[in-house]
Amino acid sequence: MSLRNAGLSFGERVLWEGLDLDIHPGEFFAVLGPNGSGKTSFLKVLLGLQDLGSGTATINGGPLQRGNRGIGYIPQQRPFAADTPLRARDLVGLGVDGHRWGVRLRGRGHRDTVDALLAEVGSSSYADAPVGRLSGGEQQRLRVAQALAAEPRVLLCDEPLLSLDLHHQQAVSGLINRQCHEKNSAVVFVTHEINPIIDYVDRVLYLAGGRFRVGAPEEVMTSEVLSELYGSPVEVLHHEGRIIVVGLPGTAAHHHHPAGEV
Ligand SMILES: Nc1ncnc2c1ncn2[C@@H]1O[C@H](COP(=O)(O)OP(=O)(O)OP(=O)(O)O)[C@@H](O)[C@H]1O
Repeated sequence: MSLRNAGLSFGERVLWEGLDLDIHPGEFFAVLGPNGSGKTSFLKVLLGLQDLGSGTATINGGPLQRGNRGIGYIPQQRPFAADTPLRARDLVGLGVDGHRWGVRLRGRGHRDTVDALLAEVGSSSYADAPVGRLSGGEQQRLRVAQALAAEPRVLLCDEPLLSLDLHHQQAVSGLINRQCHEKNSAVVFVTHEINPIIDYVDRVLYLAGGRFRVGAPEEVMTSEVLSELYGSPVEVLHHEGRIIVVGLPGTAAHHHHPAGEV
């Protein structure tokens, strides 16, 4: 995926401008930033759901289009309605064969694939439960399994670890990492918290206050870079492989810097 001189604004509000970026197969690309900095909007551009204000976005040299089967998406969590007429295994099954039209041949192979995916995300025990009755974290694990089912070449994840306990955060981030580094998919992973994925991330896009910075985590997650992005002193501490950011302003929405890369 490539962005060239990409910009996105809503009214007076500049989310980013002048973004040049190539995201490659097998790359784990994290998108960080405070509420409202434009992380979800960035994913929507890659999904073909949001037009850029300026510049271009392409995939394999062609335009980004909605409904591209090569792109998997784990949306920001929204609970299913209590009466959703799907069982857990049906939801995952849609990821396996949802793209095929006509008569669906759902034999043993289909069931085995779904069972394996359910096991990978720790959902076997509620495979036959109606999705609307499951907890937020249980539903989220099913969305992850559904997205992985299609073995997407590009996997876009919008805070997929939200509402998961530590054990399932590790399991799910490990699965997404495998899709990336073993199966050579490009992963774009929106998150507020880099630590659960710190061992996997190749590059970071940090958005804040209309500015951005792209680079390896050790280049971007520094006191100097974050202080410059936020326009106020921010301290980045390293402790036992974790990154602790101290002094973040409540929200970047109040900052009005000229847009662009710092
Ligand atoms: N279609 C739209 N029209 C107008 N404003 C929009 C539109 N989509 C997003 N915005 C605004 O753009 C800003 C960025 O939104 P976005 O959802 O991309 O932020 P985010 O970084 O994902 O935030 P969060 O961390 O809270 O999920 C917000 O202020 C939002 O209100």
